Amino acid sequence: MQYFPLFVDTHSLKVLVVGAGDVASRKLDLLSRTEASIHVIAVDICPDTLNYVKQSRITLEQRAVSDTDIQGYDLVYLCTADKRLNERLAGIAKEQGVWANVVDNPKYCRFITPSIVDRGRLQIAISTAGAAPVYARELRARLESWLPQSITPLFDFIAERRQEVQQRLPVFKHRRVFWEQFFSRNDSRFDENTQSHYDASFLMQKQNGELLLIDSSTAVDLLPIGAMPYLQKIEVTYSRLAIPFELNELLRRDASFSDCFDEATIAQQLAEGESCLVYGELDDITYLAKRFPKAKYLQAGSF
Ligand SMILES: C[C@@]1(CC(=O)O)c2cc3[nH]c(cc4nc(cc5[nH]c(cc(n2)[C@H]1CCC(=O)O)[C@@](C)(CC(=O)O)[C@@H]5CCC(=O)O)C(CC(=O)O)=C4CCC(=O)O)c(CCC(=O)O)c3CC(=O)O
Ligand SMILES: NC(=O)C1=CN([C@@H]2O[C@H](COP(=O)(O)OP(=O)(O)OC[C@H]3O[C@@H](n4cnc5c(N)ncnc54)[C@H](O)[C@@H]3O)[C@@H](O)[C@H]2O)C=CC1
Repeated sequence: MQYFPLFVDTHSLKVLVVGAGDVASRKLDLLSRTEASIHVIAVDICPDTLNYVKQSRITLEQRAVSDTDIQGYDLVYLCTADKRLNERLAGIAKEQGVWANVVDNPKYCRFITPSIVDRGRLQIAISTAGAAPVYARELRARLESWLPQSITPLFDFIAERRQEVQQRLPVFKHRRVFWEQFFSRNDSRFDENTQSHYDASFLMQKQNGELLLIDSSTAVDLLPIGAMPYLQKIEVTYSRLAIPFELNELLRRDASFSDCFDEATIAQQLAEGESCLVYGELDDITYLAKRFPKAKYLQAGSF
């Protein structure tokens, strides 16, 4: 990977564009959407560039460029059609530690311009490492038609709620499940259902952590049939007693087992969305049923 993609914060970024022909104007189309301050130096100015001047989005000096113009910028786009001039200015930029993009020669580019799908917060940058910009453009066209425009407000909606999700779901794993839920319901649309998909994803979350209780006086073969799917979801079994063979057969093979636990361990596991089973003496299980009122206490015939 010769070219590594990264996303630069354009806040207080200083950019110089040398040249104001068609190619410079294409770079300006993208740059003008950022927060960067942009200065252009060129002899001939194409109408698109003049529009940006009229909108006060860029500053412009209509003159020939000089070697001393390069200093003080973070990025420089060299967009003249004069190969030797571009090359010379690229050399100066390099000496001064300014990152240069040379539109007619990738060898002198410190960075290259990708083809960009712009959906606000969602940015997709495509590069062929200079091999085939036309392919990058065509791939962009495909993505443009595939991704709805409403992705832009969708990601604003999400960004506004990110903190709320962090507060309501302090456990990392829960947030991941929440967002998986949200995107599987909502997909990439933003419409009148988005808010309810968001709300519903919290409810799904709450169903995740579950506690089943079975006391040792219960005959496993008398457990109601409706209990079986719950037993199959168990991820951790806690017991200080040996688990009866019949009960063990009803549990998932990949469920883990521990004989070392306390109330806090169980509470923590539930908070992390795990499904747990505690098998124990009648007194202990009765106590846990009171302590965890949402637990399902499986007993013969009742469910
Ligand atoms: C290295 C790079 C440097 C840079 O510009 O940063 C570069 C270099 C060169 N481009 C050339 C030609 C063309 N470039 C385009 C189009 C785009 N070029 C862009 C980027 C890049 N071009 C960088 C690599 C990106 C990558 O990794 O793929 C895009 C993606 C972004 C943008 O410019 O905004 C934009 C599509 C935007 C979009 O629509 O999405 C077209 C098609 C058209 O104009 O429609 C043609 C004509 C067809 C052809 O020749 O291929 C030439 C030969 C010039 C000559 O022969 O005189 C050179 C110099 C060379 O290769 O030596
Ligand atoms: N990287 C890319 O995506 C592409 C690059 N190119 C290359 O880009 C280059 C520019 O193409 P166009 O914009 O069509 O050229 P153009 O001729 O329309 O524009 C060149 C600009 O540079 C300015 N300029 C020239 N000498 C100058 C000087 N000494 N001081 C200040 N300004 C000066 C001109 O006034 C003009 O504004 C060409 O060499 C072309 O091969 C072409 C297509 C795509």
